[in-house]
Amino acid sequence: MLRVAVPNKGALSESASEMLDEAGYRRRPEGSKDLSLIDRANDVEFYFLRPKDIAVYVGSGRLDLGITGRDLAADSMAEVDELLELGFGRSTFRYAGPAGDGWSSERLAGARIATSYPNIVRRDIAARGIEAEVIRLDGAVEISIQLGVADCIADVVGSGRTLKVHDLEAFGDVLCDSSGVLISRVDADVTPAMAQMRARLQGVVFAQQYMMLDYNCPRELLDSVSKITPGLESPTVSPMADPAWIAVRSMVPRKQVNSIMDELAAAGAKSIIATDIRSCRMG
Ligand SMILES: Nc1ncnc2c1ncn2[C@@H]1O[C@H](COP(=O)(O)OP(=O)(O)OP(=O)(O)O)[C@@H](O)[C@H]1O
Ligand SMILES: O=P(O)(O)OC[C@H]1O[C@H](OP(=O)(O)OP(=O)(O)O)[C@H](O)[C@@H]1O
Ligand SMILES: [Mg+2]
Repeated sequence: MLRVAVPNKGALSESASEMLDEAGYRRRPEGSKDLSLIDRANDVEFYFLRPKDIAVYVGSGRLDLGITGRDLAADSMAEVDELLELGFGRSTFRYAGPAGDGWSSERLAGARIATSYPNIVRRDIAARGIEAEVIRLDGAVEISIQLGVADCIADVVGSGRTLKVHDLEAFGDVLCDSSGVLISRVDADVTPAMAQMRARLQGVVFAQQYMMLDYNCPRELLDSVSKITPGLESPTVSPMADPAWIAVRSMVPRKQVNSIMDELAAAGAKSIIATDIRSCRMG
């Protein structure tokens, strides 16, 4: 049976469970505190673990796959490989100091740096060839400067709202560009069961990035509308009862769907309909 770790709380847990549900796996009932769940139909056992611990279990080989954050996996120092980027839980991991204090990476030498990700910070400091004191905190790191235990922080930045609220500003290079990821033990043989879960999740990730567009247009516009919606290989073109018209179907990147619809309408397309894709297998 495939053994898979899923975040049991925190920023990744809801999205990870939703994505697995969308990929056809059994979901833990709402409010359940069970730490494991067997999905007999798919021959998978899920373990609901703290997101920080997931790379440790997977890296030790006790569990086959896990969903965690790239930054958490990096900080755990566990021996894991990323099989797939899942697209949720996007964040950057950055240094930040009091706004207007003129912080820069050069000032890190000798500073007290508060963080929940001490290994990422230690590695960065070592790479810079400087020494600094790393203060390990469990969370709410943004308040630590105000409370006098640190000079600056290194923390997860999502929208940037938490930094702003605490009158902090990010400085220096991004230490980690993070996202939810599917991980396995480093150099693990990808078994057919692991490959199937990766393919199903890949299908959902891909489906979330694209939409399906359907529209009608006069046949003589085919060349020009095909340039606007080239699709992955080529748009699907179907005849209509009126021989002067065709129906066109094509996948388009979700982020561009509105501008593409504007362009199609301006080119003379009619009845343009955008629909969600739930899952797919590409290639
Ligand atoms: N505001 C956010 N926006 C985007 N991603 C985030 C955000 N906060 C955390 N993450 C990501 O979620 C992952 C784990 O953070 P999370 O907050 O779930 O764990 P935690 O801090 O250990 O748990 P908790 O906050 O419940 O103690 C990391 O990969 C992190 O980059
Ligand atoms: O840039 P933002 O969108 O404001 O998000 C960033 C904040 O979100 C996370 O905190 P979380 O809520 O997990 O609390 P924690 O610090 O106690 O982990 C993270 O640690 C930052 O503090
Ligand atoms: Mg957190």
